[in-house]
Amino acid sequence: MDGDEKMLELNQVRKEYRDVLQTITAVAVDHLMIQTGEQIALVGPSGSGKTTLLHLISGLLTPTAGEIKFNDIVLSSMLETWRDTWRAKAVGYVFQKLNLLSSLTVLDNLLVAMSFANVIPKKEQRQWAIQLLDQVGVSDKLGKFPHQLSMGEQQRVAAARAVINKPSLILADEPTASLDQDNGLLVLDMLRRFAKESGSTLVVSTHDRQIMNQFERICSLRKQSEEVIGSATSNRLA
Ligand SMILES: Nc1ncnc2c1ncn2[C@@H]1O[C@H](COP(=O)(O)OP(=O)(O)OP(=O)(O)O)[C@@H](O)[C@H]1O
Repeated sequence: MDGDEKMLELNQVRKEYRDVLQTITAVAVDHLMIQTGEQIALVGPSGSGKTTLLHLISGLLTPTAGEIKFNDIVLSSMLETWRDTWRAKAVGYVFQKLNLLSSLTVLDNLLVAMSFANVIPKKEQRQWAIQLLDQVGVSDKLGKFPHQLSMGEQQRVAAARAVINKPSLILADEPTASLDQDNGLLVLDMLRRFAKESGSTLVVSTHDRQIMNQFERICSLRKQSEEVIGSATSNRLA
């Protein structure tokens, strides 16, 4: 892997939410470049746009203005179906709300994620899923449904699912929020180790100072911080 290779580039990116009374600028990023294999903590107070920014980077949302390039391809120029396929293969996402499929068991949540992406050979899928679930300490829950798990266990399953297709970009939105300190560090360690071993890029949003201190690069959505990449503002129109 070439460590100096540019993976993500954001230029003049804004995301606005409009309703009749107001326009909320959820994200305003002048410029942000992330290299292949970098590990970054994305920090900022509640409402500063961390989730929105992760959604933009994953192509789940498109910017109101500006462009986001992944390996020099502008995400918003992709057809939506291509973007979905690209996301399934290239991006692993630990969502803030986890988004585990409630009607599927833990094991099936991971198997379904693999069947969408079609990256891991079929005969290896079950063993690979169990191996990852073991790494985050939930391999005894294979046949359980998400509602039968604690929030922390669900969060660990979501982390395993995020890396199951060996993505080149891992996004994690507060992946340790429901975990006690030991389990939080276990999940973070799994994500970081996986990213390092596979040369993947990792972007983790967090409020937790202990978590952010583990990253060499911290991108802050607060204006007063060292690396300002944006800020949330609310413009009342009426
Ligand atoms: N679908 C939406 N419609 C309107 N406003 C939205 C929507 N989603 C987010 N916002 C607003 O955009 C801003 C950024 O929200 P976002 O969830 O990205 O922040 P955050 O930093 O992730 O917050 P938290 O740390 O609380 O999760 C907030 O002001 C929020 O109210």
